[in-house]
Amino acid sequence: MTSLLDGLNPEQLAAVTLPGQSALILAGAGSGKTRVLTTRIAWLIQTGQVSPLGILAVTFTNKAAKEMLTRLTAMLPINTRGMWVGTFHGLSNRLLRTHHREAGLPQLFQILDTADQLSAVKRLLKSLNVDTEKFEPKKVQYFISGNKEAGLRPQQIEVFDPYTRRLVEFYAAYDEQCNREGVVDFPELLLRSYELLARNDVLRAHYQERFRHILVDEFQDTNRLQYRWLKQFAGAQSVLMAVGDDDQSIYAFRGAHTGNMNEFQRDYAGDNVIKLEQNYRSHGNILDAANALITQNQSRLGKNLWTAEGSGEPIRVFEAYSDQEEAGFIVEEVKALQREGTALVDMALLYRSNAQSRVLEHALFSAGVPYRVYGGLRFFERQEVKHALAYLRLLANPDDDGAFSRVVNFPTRGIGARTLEQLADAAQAGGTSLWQAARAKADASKDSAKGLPGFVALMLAMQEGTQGLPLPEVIEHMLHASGLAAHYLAEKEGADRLENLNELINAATVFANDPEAMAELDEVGGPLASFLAHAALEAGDHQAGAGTDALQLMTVHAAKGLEFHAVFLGGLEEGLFPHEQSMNEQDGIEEERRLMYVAITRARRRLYLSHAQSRMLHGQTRYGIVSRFIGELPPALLKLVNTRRNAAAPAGYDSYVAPASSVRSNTSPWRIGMNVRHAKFGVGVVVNVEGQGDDMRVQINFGGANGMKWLALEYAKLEPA
Ligand SMILES: Nc1ncnc2c1ncn2[C@@H]1O[C@H](COP(=O)(O)OP(=O)(O)OP(=O)(O)O)[C@@H](O)[C@H]1O
Ligand SMILES: [Mg+2]
Repeated sequence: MTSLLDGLNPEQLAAVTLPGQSALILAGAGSGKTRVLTTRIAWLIQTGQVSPLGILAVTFTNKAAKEMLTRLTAMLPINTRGMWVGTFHGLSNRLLRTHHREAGLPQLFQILDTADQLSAVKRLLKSLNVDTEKFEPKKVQYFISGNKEAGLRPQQIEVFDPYTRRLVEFYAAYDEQCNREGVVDFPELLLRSYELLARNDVLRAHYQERFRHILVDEFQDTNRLQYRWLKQFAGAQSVLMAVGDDDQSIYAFRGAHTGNMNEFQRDYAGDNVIKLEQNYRSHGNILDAANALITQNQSRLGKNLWTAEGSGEPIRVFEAYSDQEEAGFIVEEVKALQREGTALVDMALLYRSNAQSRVLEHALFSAGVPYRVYGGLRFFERQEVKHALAYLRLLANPDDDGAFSRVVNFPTRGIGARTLEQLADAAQAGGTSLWQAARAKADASKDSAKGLPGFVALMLAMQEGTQGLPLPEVIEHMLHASGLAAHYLAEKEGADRLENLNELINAATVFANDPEAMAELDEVGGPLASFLAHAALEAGDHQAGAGTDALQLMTVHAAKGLEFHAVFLGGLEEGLFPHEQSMNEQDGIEEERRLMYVAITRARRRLYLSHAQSRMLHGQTRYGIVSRFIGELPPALLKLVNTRRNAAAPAGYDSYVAPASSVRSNTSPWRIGMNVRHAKFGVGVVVNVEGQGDDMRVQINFGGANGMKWLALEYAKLEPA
């Protein structure tokens, strides 16, 4: 039997087997930090130093947490059921469910994602008759979340001016509203669980006794509240291991605080600082480029990486006329690599901003290359899915006013704005939820089939009809009873949305069959509640077609911790990367440079950097100059690969990409894969063409809220975009 410790280098081995002491592992990208962390957990368990339940391991994304559990079970035949391995938010959720009473929450509290939170703020401001020109809902939301992330409640905020005083009042009223409705937003998950432990000596002692080993990955990106949260779990006997790389700190803009590393050293690690310097991920040229880049930063703890691998291939640089030519180049290279035997999942397209993915997606779609976007419009954020989730939330907790407002008149049941205003007034006067106010009204009403009484009757029947059903059947029942299914069936463009609703049933089926997810159920309070929590916390990895070989598309932020055989990094232009919002300050530029360092170090064997002279972004053509970051790389490591450019051809998509065979030949100027602009819906991609002549219809994916639409060409005014 091979040992867990086989193949570790001496420093890694020391870190994995460090006896009973806290330590900080400070090391560059690809040096095996995550591997050390996971191996240490397995080793501690295997050698009987701790039971699986005595481990608390925190990582940054759901993807990373899942990966950690998978690697653990591959190393050790253990049951990970009940193990505390997860994200800060996921573990907070678990803590609050288990101790909901002590935390002052209903057991079935619902989680508001960022969009839900914004609607809750809007609803609040409306009920307070606030002028939203003066107090923009987004800014109020930002104020509330920012303070929560700093660990501050309204009464703890220092107020120097009347404007801030108002904001603090809104924050307090918002908290009241959330408590009344039994809902919790993202930052509240953390703050509430931190406060729970800080205040409750018995609970804190219980967890401190339980968690003998606490391990944190990507420690450089924790904020102050997260660090304080961690400290609540650490008792006198707990051993902590934090793993991080100051050069990869990329969340300062969201309050991440690299000072935590110094504090951790002071609080726990002392002189136990382990450095790992051998990189096992990348070939030499890629690593040299990363090292050369990051040394341009002033503020860093300083370290270098080396590799035993050869230098490998040069870094390929492509200069494009336009973003479309850039996309065409990338698609051709992806296809060539695929022909040579590299799987698509082992290639990634990275970009600085989400908005850049549209052109890439368009080119990939046209060329028939399957791809997956991580962290784009999340499945659970789609309009129809949110409607369905709101019905489910109401089933779980009828006092959830946010969910109530979303679906009381969707599909339309002839409930007017005036009725809803009266209802809100009644609820406010009586200090009750909207649902309770609606029930009172319905009881007093004679005609119970229509309007508000009809909705109340519908929900009561739904509560009864779903009792005792397995989760997927609850959803199916709800989709029909609520009228959502019929609504989208009747809509001309509803097919896509219906498909997503069916996908929701699939997601629930997968969830209900996932032993790990279900393992939390005992603590969490039933399948529906935990599925809803999952929906709110899921980082968007859920997309139809998961499991097939597909190219990976994501922002550089989302690529943290991952690695790929080949990486394409596009849009290397000043203003885009480094991002224009960061260009005026030294700190901003240094954070962008760390982000660039993260991007480069994702590549194992092959790295492509590209930039375009012109680019369509947010509806405008921008003319960009090449990013300073390319200039900061040693020229000897780079190779310009513009050999296939046809200088005579006009710049643009058609000049570069070979016509895709999937394009149907018809007389229409609109072809599948084409970019078009519609006066109302904006820019989209043609995905289907039907009919002839005047009857011709095209289906267009406008993305975002507009989604898929069928448009009749006779009426729709379309132009090429
Ligand atoms: N001792 C080793 N022998 C062989 N391969 C190793 C060794 N240590 C790590 N690796 C491999 O090197 C790669 C990088 O490791 P890992 O992802 O743990 O690095 P990391 O320091 O966490 O990187 P990042 O900073 O990007 O998160 C992985 O493929 C890992 O399996
Ligand atoms: Mg890592």
